[in-house]
Amino acid sequence: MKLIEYPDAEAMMMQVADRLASEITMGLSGHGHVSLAVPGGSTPGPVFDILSGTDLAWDRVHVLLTDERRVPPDHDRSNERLLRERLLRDRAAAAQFIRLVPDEGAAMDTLEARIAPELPLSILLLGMGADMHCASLFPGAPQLARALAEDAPPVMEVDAAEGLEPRLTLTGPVLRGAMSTHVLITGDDKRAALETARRADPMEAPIATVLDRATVHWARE
Ligand SMILES: O=C1O[C@H](COP(=O)(O)O)[C@@H](O)[C@H](O)[C@H]1O
Repeated sequence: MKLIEYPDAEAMMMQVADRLASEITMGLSGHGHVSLAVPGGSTPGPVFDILSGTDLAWDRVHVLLTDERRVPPDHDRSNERLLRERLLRDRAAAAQFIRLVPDEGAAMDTLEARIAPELPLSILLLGMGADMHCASLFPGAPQLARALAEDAPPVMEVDAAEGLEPRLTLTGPVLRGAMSTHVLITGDDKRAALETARRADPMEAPIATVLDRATVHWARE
């Protein structure tokens, strides 16, 4: 794991956006398209704001979520809503968005087929909760062992922590297989959680499943 500490969150968001933009450009020089998986939640919005205005060959970038909450796409807690409002606009409106929910009435294998051409992910940006969950792989979820297993399907329906809505999430093999992995976190609580996760089993700290290959970006505020 590589840990980069920034003087403040604003500097971190700018430099992470810059790094992702460079990786997208590099990826596009060798391939027809780049697959970029990004988290939802409260942390990555400023990175999305910066990236959306960056001059890139967005029409060759395929964007997908690391996980989605089982709420309507216009719901306040929808990760897709966050993406549409903060990333898939301005210059990045030209990107192809790969939705992480099955079409109405369609089976999960249709979603797996949609995601398959995006694998391995070119670039993975993950968030992490203070409970050490990443994507929607939560400690204590009944589906966690299956979702972390080498033979897990690429996307699964899972339970989240108590009181939260069920989720759809990319699974362990997809996250571990990404060609470039970044984790974006802020605050002292998440920094302490990261230190715990470095020594923990992924069943207790799901983020641990990617840490050996990740660059973690942290700022206090
Ligand atoms: O529920 C989720 O949580 C994590 C972390 O979110 P944050 O609000 O603490 O930044 C996020 O990465 C994930 O995509 C989201 O669905």
